[in-house]
Amino acid sequence: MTDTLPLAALGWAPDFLRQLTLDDLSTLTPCRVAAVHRSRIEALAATGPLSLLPPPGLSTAEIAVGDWALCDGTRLIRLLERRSTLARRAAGTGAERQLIAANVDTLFLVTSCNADFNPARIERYLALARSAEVTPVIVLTKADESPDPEAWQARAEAIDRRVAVVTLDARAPGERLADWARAGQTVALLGSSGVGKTTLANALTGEVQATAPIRADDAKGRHTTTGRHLRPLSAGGWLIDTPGMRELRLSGAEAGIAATFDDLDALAGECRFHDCTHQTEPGCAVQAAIAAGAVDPARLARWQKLRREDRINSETLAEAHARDRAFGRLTRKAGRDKARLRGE
Ligand SMILES: Nc1nc2c(ncn2[C@@H]2O[C@H](COP(=O)(O)OP(=O)(O)OP(=O)(O)O)[C@@H](O)[C@H]2O)c(=O)[nH]1
Ligand SMILES: [Zn+2]
Repeated sequence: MTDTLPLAALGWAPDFLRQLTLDDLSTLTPCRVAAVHRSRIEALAATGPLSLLPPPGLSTAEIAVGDWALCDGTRLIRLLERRSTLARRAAGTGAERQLIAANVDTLFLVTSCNADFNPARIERYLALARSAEVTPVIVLTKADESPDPEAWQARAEAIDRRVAVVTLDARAPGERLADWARAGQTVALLGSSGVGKTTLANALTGEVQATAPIRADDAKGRHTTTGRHLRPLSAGGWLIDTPGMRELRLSGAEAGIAATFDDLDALAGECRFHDCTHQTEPGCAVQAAIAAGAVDPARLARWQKLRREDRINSETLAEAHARDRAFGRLTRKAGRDKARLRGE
């Protein structure tokens, strides 16, 4: 294929190629979703930007920025299986989840060398990234404003020795994040308000993303052909910049939490009771480790809080689902009643 290079630069990987049949290859074109609108999808193909119709029978709510798909030039035909999915519970809609981004390789967990730094929050982000199957990297901004950025770096490293920590001035990241931002790589930013996500995104893309009021102006068509949410990085990769990243909550993240607290998870496996709550039970391996000074009790508390949060969010999700089904039955019945009244 002559377009192998540009596709690879878009993030195309063997995982996606493997999903194609020979027939697909001869008739359809791989493309990457750059923006999702109600009835139209912006995508990037080896040949350039495309504006596509959604596939028959698939709501655009099922399509995420970053998705790989096959298209026939005018219509998106089929989505390819994702390597990673960032989603959130859609509040109040009853819908199971709202897609935020697909096929993100690295999630920059952004916090600052100041009071925003909070181990519980970072652990939540780590669990979230892992449950989404995205590699986490902790980015500490505002190093230039801190008298001792190394101390913040050390605190972040102590949270999880397996995770890379980069301390920087978000306005001038230089090459510090380049390893994760190269051609073929896709990144996204997660962090609370004011930590420097916009600043960092602008520095990494070399473009100034207008702030909200000006973005509304963009909707009139100034940037209609370039995907608004899949932004090219100066280092060759892509940044997925979608609304909703700030409010990501844990739900269905049990595996991600277990991976982030794998030390406690392993200890819990040695407790005498398999449903041990690690409070006052006899034979509790976690409490024994705390007594021996090997485990910080605050970390146990954070682990339990996250598990509770995840459980509650996941439960509510199931409840919302049940309510939806009940509502579906009601509306179908109302439809039948109306039809009967009309004598149909
Ligand atoms: N000195 C310094 N200022 C920074 C740094 N990062 C961000 N800022 C400043 O902090 C303020 C907030 O940065 P933003 O990039 O808007 O933060 P954000 O995370 O995008 O915030 P939201 O859009 O509310 O989510 C701005 O005034 C930035 O210029 C940094 O590393 N050093
Ligand atoms: Zn226990």
